[in-house]
Amino acid sequence: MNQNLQKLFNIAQKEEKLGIGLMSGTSLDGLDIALCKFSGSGVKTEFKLLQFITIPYEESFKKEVQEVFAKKQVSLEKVTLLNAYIGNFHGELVLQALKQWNINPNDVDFIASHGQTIYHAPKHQHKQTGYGNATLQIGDADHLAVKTGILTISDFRQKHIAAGGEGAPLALYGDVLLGSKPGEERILLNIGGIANLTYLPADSNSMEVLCTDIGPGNTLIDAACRKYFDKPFDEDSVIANSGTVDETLLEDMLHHPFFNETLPKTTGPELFNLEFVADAQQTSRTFNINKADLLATLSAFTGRTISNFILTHFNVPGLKIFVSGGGARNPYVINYLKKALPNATIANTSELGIDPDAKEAILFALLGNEALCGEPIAIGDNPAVLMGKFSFPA
Ligand SMILES: Nc1ncnc2c1ncn2[C@@H]1O[C@H](COP(=O)(O)OP(=O)(O)OP(=O)(O)O)[C@@H](O)[C@H]1O
Ligand SMILES: CC(=O)N[C@H]1[C@@H]2OC[C@@H](O2)[C@@H](O)[C@@H]1O[C@H](C)C(=O)O
Repeated sequence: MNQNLQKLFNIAQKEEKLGIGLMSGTSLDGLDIALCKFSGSGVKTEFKLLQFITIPYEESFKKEVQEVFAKKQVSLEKVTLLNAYIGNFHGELVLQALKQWNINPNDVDFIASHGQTIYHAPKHQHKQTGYGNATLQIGDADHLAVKTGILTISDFRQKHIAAGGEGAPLALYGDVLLGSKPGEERILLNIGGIANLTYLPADSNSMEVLCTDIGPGNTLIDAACRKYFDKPFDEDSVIANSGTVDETLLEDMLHHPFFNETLPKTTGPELFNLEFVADAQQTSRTFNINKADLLATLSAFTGRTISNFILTHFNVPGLKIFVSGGGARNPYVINYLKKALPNATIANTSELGIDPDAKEAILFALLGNEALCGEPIAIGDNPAVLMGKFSFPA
């Protein structure tokens, strides 16, 4: 037998596996690296987060990626170069983290790498006749595998699309396995660049589970901060709290047809970007509002779209909301949610034993474990598939 397949077979059969999950999100803040220990799979998964780190990206790297990020037209040469570069670079960052944790790469069974999304194109967004849902993550996994010497699983979103989904949110599969509790109405809310949630009903009826993107999380706040304040984000909401919400602009943004799309649905900065804001300012004639008011309005927009969504779909007694992602540290948004959803309890996912910053990287480690030894899981109408492609070091 091909030695790679033999090795894969051996890893898949191990009772305990050491896996690394990698996530580089739409905020482009850095690479999240989660080292996890797994045994079992599916509903019998037992997992422990052993180490977690976010290695921040240098500004120069962010600028390179931004050149090809969420734009309709970019240099194809740049995309090609970055695909190889990011694979290799993420491999270097993994080695750096392992060294810091005193872990020998030979002891790690697999890496599960999300890659860097550079374009997300669900049908409802691109609307091109003859084309379906599509998404593109770069950071070639063969480069990661060769650099680290570790079996690497990647490109998780394609199978989801091939089986009828939009390629996201994949959080569904992790949230159901790690976050459900019979008898409790739960929402796991992730506020990253884009906000998404998974509703986990008290009766564990999988037909009622819903996982969908909601709209912008931090993406508009970050973009406005970069453009008008030369800062990567509005730390502790200092700017938003110094401004006043412009209700006219807010109402205009809330009328975007995305908010009426059928569920589940996904989106990205391809739609929610500063052009979207400029268009809304044009139609609502609010072009001249000051920049702190703009930040307050964009922060309220995130709060309002999330709270409206929850009130419309899950106005159930005893609802517990567990927040993760960088937005969990945005006081403006969190306070907005607390005021708008007085009947729900809002905590962060650390109360479930899940580090809010590590949650998405853990998700990919978990999907990697499933790819190795799981069975497709049927949750409602969502694609029941095992996701990920295998890359061998040699
Ligand atoms: N102290 C803070 N105050 C306000 N905002 C914060 C704070 N800390 C983090 N954030 C927000 O969190 C963002 C990073 O979030 P996160 O790491 O979840 O993004 P991501 O992984 O790229 O997202 P996605 O889930 O869309 O892929 C920052 O860009 C910022 O907007
Ligand atoms: C295409 C893509 O990269 N989508 C991300 C993004 O970040 C948040 C939201 O938009 C979510 O749909 C998704 O990531 C998470 C990990 C998911 O698939 O669940």
